[in-house]
Formats: sequence, structure tokens, C-alpha cells
Amino acid sequence: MFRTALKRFQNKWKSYRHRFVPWIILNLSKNEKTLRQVTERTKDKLVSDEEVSQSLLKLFRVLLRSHGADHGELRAAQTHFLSQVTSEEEQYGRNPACGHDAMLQSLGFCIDRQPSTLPFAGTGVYVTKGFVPKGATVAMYPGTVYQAYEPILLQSIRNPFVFRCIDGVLIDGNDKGISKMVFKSCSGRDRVGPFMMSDTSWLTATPQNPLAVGQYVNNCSNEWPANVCYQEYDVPDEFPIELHQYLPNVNYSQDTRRPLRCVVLVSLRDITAGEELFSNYYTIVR
Ligand SMILES: C[S@@+](CC[C@H](N)C(=O)[O-])C[C@H]1O[C@@H](n2cnc3c(N)ncnc32)[C@H](O)[C@@H]1O
Repeated sequence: MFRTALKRFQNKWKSYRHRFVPWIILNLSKNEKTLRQVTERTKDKLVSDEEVSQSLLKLFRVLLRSHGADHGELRAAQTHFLSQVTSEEEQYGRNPACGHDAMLQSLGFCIDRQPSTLPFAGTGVYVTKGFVPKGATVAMYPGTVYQAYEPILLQSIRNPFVFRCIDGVLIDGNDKGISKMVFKSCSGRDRVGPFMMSDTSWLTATPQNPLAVGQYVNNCSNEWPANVCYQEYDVPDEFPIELHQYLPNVNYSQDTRRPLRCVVLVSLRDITAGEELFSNYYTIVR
């Protein structure tokens, strides 16, 4: 009897692919209605990697333009790259005042952190301006990337920000304490000449890449169904080196021999200004 119950629990546990571990232990049985189900691992993607790349490149190019004016040492390296921008980007103007302007101009919406609509849910993420069409890249999940075999025990204690990817890769999106120290240290280590390979400003109240607040998106409920979902995105080799400085992820280990793992949040439907973003912390792969 006990063995059967244990076996059933083990099978159920194994099928949960995205999980914030402490949260799921407490809430596994509470809102089964909101579970997201996919039939195969490869079918978990709502939009293609190419579409995600295009959205990120569009935003990052506008950010580079605005920040280029502030970073003299990078200007020479960027000049070549900037000469390649398309006429579409020209219309965004030479110097957007901040990341939010860049986001509105390039993607057509802004997101920001504010107190959640849900009682006792702390901070959430809202669309504050513009309009998000279905299938848009709405946010990024920042943090240190641990391969499935790498140790994360100390950093994961009482940490609700550890996100588990479909393949067991973990992303620690906590912007405080030891998690913050680890991210900064790994980011400083990976610098290539004048180029930063990742962005540490998501650890502050004002991230340069305004998409990098996805770790604050709350779980959906029966009253508030999910309007975004998580999607793994491996940064392709051809991603311009000048634009890595806006990626809010870094590998824990310098020896990782695979593309940098990022996770983006993609809209499941059209979302209008004033709406809070809700994801589904659980995905079942059948
Ligand atoms: C990844 S964090 C999300 C950011 C969090 N709201 C904060 O302010 O730090 C996950 C934590 O948010 C809270 N949370 C997320 N969704 C919730 C919900 N639907 N109801 C209540 N609390 C929620 C839980 O405390 C959970 O452990």
C-alpha cells in the first residue's frame, strides 16, 4: 500500500519539468487545473529560437545605441557593428533615454516590477505600456546557469528562485546573498577583452536589459490563468559578441562545453497594459 503510493508520487514528481522546488513541494496538489501539458520535450516551444533571437537582437541593438554614448572604451568596437543596423532601427532614434524607452520602441511594450495583484505573493511583473501580441518574447529569466551535474546545494537553501529547465539545467535567479555574489564573480571571470559576456545590472533595481525581470513573474491560479510560459533558449554561436553584454545569464562553470542557456517567457495570448504576467510553475511532459 505504502509502496504503491510512493511509486505513484515518484512517477508524478518525475513528470514535472519546470519547477521552483520549495514552492512545488507546498503547492503540488493546490491548483492542478492550471497545469501546462506538452506531449514531447521538443514541443514545449511556443515560438522558434529564430523568433526569440530576432526579438532579443532588435532590443539589444537599440540598447547598444543608447549605451554606446556612455561607454567610450567600447565605441570603436561597436562602430563597425552599428554601421550594420537596418533602416527599421534608424527610426527608433539615436539615443533612447533608458531601457524602457528602448523596449517600447523596439518591441512595442514595457514591463516592470510592481506589487502583485495576488495577496501574499510579493512582487510581480506587469505590462506597463503598449501591447504584447501572442507569441512575443516578454521577459527573460536571469541568473547563474548550473548544469544538471553541478553542485548548487548552498545557493539553493531557502531560495525560491531556482528554476529547473526541461533537461535538468538549473538557473538561480536570486538577486540577493550568495546567489548574487556567485553571479557577479562568474560574470567578471568571463569578460573577453573590452566585452562583457553578461549583464550584472539585473541584480539592481534598474536592469539595463529591461526584459531581465522574469524571475519575479508569479504562478497562475484558477482566477488568474497563465498568460506567459517559459521556453529554453540556447544562445547561438552567431549571436554578436557586442550584444552578449545584455544577456542576464552566465555559466557557473567556465568549462561548460555547450551554448549558454537562457530562458525566456513567451506570451500565450495578447496582453494589454495594466495586466500582470502569470506563468505556470509546472509543466508536465507526457
Ligand atoms: C520565483 S519567486 C516569484 C517572485 C516573488 N513574488 C517575490 O516577490 O520574490 C516565487 C515565489 O513567489 C511567491 N508566489 C508565486 N506565485 C504565487 C501565487 N500564485 N500565490 C502566492 N505566492 C506566490 C511564492 O512565495 C514563491 O515561492
